[in-house]
Amino acid sequence: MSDTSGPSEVPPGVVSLGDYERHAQAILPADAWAYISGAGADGLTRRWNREAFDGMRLAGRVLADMTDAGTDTMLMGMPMSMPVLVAPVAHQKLAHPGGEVATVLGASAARAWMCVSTLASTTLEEIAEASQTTLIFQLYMQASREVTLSLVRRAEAAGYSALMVTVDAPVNGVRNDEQRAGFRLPPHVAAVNVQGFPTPSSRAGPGESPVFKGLLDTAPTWSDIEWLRQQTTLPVMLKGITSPHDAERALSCGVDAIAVSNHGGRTLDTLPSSIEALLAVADTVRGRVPLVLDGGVRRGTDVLKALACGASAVMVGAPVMHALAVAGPVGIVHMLTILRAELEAAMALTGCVRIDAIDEEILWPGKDAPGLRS
Ligand SMILES: Cc1cc2nc3c(=O)[nH]c(=O)nc-3n(C[C@H](O)[C@H](O)[C@H](O)COP(=O)(O)O)c2cc1C
Ligand SMILES: CCCCCCC(=O)C(=O)O
Repeated sequence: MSDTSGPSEVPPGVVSLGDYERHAQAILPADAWAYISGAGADGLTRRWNREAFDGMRLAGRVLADMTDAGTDTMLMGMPMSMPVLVAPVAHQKLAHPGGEVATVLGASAARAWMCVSTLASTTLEEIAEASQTTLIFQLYMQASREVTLSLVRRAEAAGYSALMVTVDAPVNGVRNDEQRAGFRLPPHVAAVNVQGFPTPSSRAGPGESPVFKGLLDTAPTWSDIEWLRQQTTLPVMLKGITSPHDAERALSCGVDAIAVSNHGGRTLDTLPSSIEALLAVADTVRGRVPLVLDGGVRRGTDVLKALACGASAVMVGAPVMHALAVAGPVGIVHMLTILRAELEAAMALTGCVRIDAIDEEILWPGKDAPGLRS
């Protein structure tokens, strides 16, 4: 059951993802806001994510025959009603007492897939029970393979359709916003799926690096990805790839999809924008596996631009927390419905009848658009 005690109505005037963000900032405690909105260090990558989308122009096309138009598509062999997924987002009870169950109810009503974080504040089984949509389990690999495998087996048993292994955060980003706000998880929010699991700790002596002496001791490496691929028949997607070299390596491990992601600018600041990284990775991957993009997607036109640059689908992260904070499950379904409606309008106005008809021809003047560093 979803906790129904939090906000559950869309306030008047909320008609875009930006509106949700502004309302969420006004109602959330300052320290929770610092965690949810906090970028790495100076927030440059997060800003570039938006600037890159904003700098790309679309080539409008008129009078196209839109008979049988639709946003339905496929990802990893599975049908989806639109190419927009709920990204894995930790600690959702920070935003709303219903947490991940509220999100999955909203995602199900909007017919959108949802990725469930290893660091969810609800058990992965409870989320699956409330779900009527396709679920992907986001895996942070744990200190031992045995413990990692226990999470994989739970996800399989609960009916998750794929694994998404996040590989870009073996250590936390430099989260200055969180540090300034003194953010700590409140007692009612816990990462219940990994409670009691061993975590890496520093064994650094005076003047030694805690990162290199302890915190990275059990961090996953490519051999762990090769190992994981052998352990499950579920499709495996790697999340957090921005380098074409890493994309090639991921392919050699047999992954089924790649999420091109800079973690919304929350890990290594000054990584390239998500769309720049996508262009580089797509050039290397050349369609051998589907690419999913996240980082800065806030409009249907952003979805269209990402698809034109080689993505098969996109994910939204922070907007999930914004919508959840403002209106719980109703906010989630509304936020996803806004994106769907905006995507439909953008497809209609660029003459794209189906998702697979979206290509770089809809970009003006081609994909070397202003806003993308060459
Ligand atoms: C509050 C918050 C928590 C997040 N937690 C996770 C997580 O547990 N696992 C993960 O792989 N990514 C996590 N992310 C990153 C998102 O999955 C996604 O990569 C990012 O938010 C996309 O950028 P956007 O927020 O601009 O849409 C988190 C993002 C936010 C905002
Ligand atoms: C050591 C990495 C912790 C990441 C915590 C959750 C997450 O991905 C995020 O906040 O972003």
